[in-house]
Amino acid sequence: MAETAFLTGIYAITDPRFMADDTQLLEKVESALQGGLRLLQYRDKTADASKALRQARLLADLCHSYDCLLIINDDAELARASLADGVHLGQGDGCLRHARELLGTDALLGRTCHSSLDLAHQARQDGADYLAFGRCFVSGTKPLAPVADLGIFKQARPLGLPCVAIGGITPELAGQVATAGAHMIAAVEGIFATANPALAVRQYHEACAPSFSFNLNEVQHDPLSRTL
Ligand SMILES: Cc1ncc(COP(=O)(O)OP(=O)(O)O)c(N)n1
Ligand SMILES: Cc1nc(C(=O)O)sc1CCOP(=O)(O)O
Ligand SMILES: [Mg+2]
Repeated sequence: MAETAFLTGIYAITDPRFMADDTQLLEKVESALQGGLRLLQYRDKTADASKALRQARLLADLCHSYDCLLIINDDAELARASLADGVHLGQGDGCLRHARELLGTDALLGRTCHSSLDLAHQARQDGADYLAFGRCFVSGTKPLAPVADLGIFKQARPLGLPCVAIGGITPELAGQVATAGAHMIAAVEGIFATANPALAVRQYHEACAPSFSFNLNEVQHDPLSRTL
């Protein structure tokens, strides 16, 4: 299913503030897909169960028609029910091992590690496929998230897992984050608060592509080799 051999690139995250209904959600996401997006997270902290299941299933169909992986935020059961490719779990969102049991060996499991190498080691031990560090900058989406220094990406290299950077990363700031060693750049506002998500995704790619190629050499664990 995946085009790339490694988990790398731009990681867009949905937000109901910028897509008020199913039509807008699909339009905005499809634009990002047309810009080359290959990793999307469905994140809606306000959705009830029926809206979340409906929208996650719509996104799974759309993403898979573009060879894009879909990750569900917070909820492994929803990931399974919607035929998504994996789940992102924060420190308070439950156990990675349970998610693995539920979703199987091919699922992609992501873990928030804030700026902690201890959390990162634990996440790897518990079976995470990627580690997320943030917030890197001021974030309108999650202003109170703990701050992470960009130095964390070099420090996390010996773990050999793909690392995601998140929090306030605009296309203008993305280059320095990729240079610092992140394998993926996650963004909400930088992509979906814009009128043209396709253009935004291209701008992120342009800013990051050279560093992404370089950073890939450091990754020892290749979660996508299971699905290639
Ligand atoms: C790629 C990525 N990284 C971090 C997060 C944050 O997860 P969490 O700490 O569980 O916070 P919420 O997103 O649930 O508010 C994420 N969702 N995605
Ligand atoms: C969901 C989330 N988690 C963060 C963390 O640091 O763990 S920052 C964040 C918000 C990301 O949105 P934006 O790109 O608009 O800042
Ligand atoms: Mg969470």
